[in-house]
Amino acid sequence: MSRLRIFNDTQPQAPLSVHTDHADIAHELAKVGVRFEQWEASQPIAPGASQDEVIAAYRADIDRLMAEEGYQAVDVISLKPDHPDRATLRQKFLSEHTHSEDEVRFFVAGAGQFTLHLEGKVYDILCEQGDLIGVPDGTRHWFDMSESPYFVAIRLFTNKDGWVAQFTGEDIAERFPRMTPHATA
Ligand SMILES: CSCCC(=O)/C(O)=C/O
Ligand SMILES: [Fe+2]
Ligand code: NI
Repeated sequence: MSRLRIFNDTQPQAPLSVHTDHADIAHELAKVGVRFEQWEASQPIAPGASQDEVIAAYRADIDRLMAEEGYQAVDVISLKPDHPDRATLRQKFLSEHTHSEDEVRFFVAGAGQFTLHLEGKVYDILCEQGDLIGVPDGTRHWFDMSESPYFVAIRLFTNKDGWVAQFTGEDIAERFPRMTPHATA
């Protein structure tokens, strides 16, 4: 089940509100310019599937997004709990950073947790299969896949070079809840 928790950015102990209805989540996130939509994860894909398999299965959706929104590059992160580099991969996204382009991710399987830091609040979003999230460029955020990652996400980039991040050097991510391993992992 997808979930949004909103915190004051100085009070990680207790959320101000918790939302599990997709329309509520989309509504709360739209207020701060974040896109959150449900797409049909039409092709059954298991975490651990190769990038080529995932892109082939979702070619039509990817082509449509690329044509409509001008994305220049696409890749796939596909991880299951026995991945030998899971700890390093988890660490890569775990500190607060920004991108100079929108962060657009479509979860075709499993789950992952995005946490956004904006306007004095922290928005912790558990994304699940079928969720598409679009985080505006320049938004401070981090991402957790838990110690036992289980997800497949398609990433779309306007930058031809793919994933480039600017780390803020802030330690806020250490104070907010990490993702707990997902029930389906
Ligand atoms: C779910 S995609 C992997 C994370 C990523 O690309 C990113 O930039 C996280 O902030
Ligand atoms: Fe990011
Ligand atoms: Ni769930």
